[in-house]
Amino acid sequence: MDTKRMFTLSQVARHKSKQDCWIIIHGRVIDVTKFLEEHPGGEEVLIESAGKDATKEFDDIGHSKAAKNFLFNYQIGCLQGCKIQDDDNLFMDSFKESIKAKEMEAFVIKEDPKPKYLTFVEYFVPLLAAALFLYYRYFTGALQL
Ligand code: HEM
Repeated sequence: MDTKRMFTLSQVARHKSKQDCWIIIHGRVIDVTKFLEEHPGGEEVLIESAGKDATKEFDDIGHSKAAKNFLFNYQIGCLQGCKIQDDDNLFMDSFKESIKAKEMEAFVIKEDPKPKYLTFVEYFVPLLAAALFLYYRYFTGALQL
């Protein structure tokens, strides 16, 4: 499939029937004719947008990432004069952002909510109390004998 082919709006507008249905999404010209019956959202919505730019409608639905990547299978070209984001993935920006966020997370020094001395007191005090108790019992027991 030649995704570098350029189409004008009026060229795309000619393909607006169920037998020949093109739509534009994010500057990409998509031939959805073979996808009409498969579309989980129904063929009507695609036919309604046939020959037109359906970017807003597509985005408004909140399509999954899988759906977004699926779109590339049907791309036949680009809209003339449109700047296409990245080469192969129009959702690369959000992907890059999530990677960046993860990288930043690694640099954030997470503060321990508990001060170190509290951890020490937590374990040391009960141990000391137990040792003192045993010591006391040992001596009082020894004195009673
Ligand atoms: C080639 C373009 C398109 C592809 C590949 C595509 C793909 C999909 C997929 C895979 C789903 C299932 C849900 C998900 O994974 O997000 C879906 C649902 C849906 N799509 Fe599309 N879609 C396209 C274009 C459109 C357009 C242009 C519209 C609206 C005009 C639309 C409206 C819907 C609706 C209403 C649903 C149902 C959402 C739901 O049930 O929650 N789709 N689409």
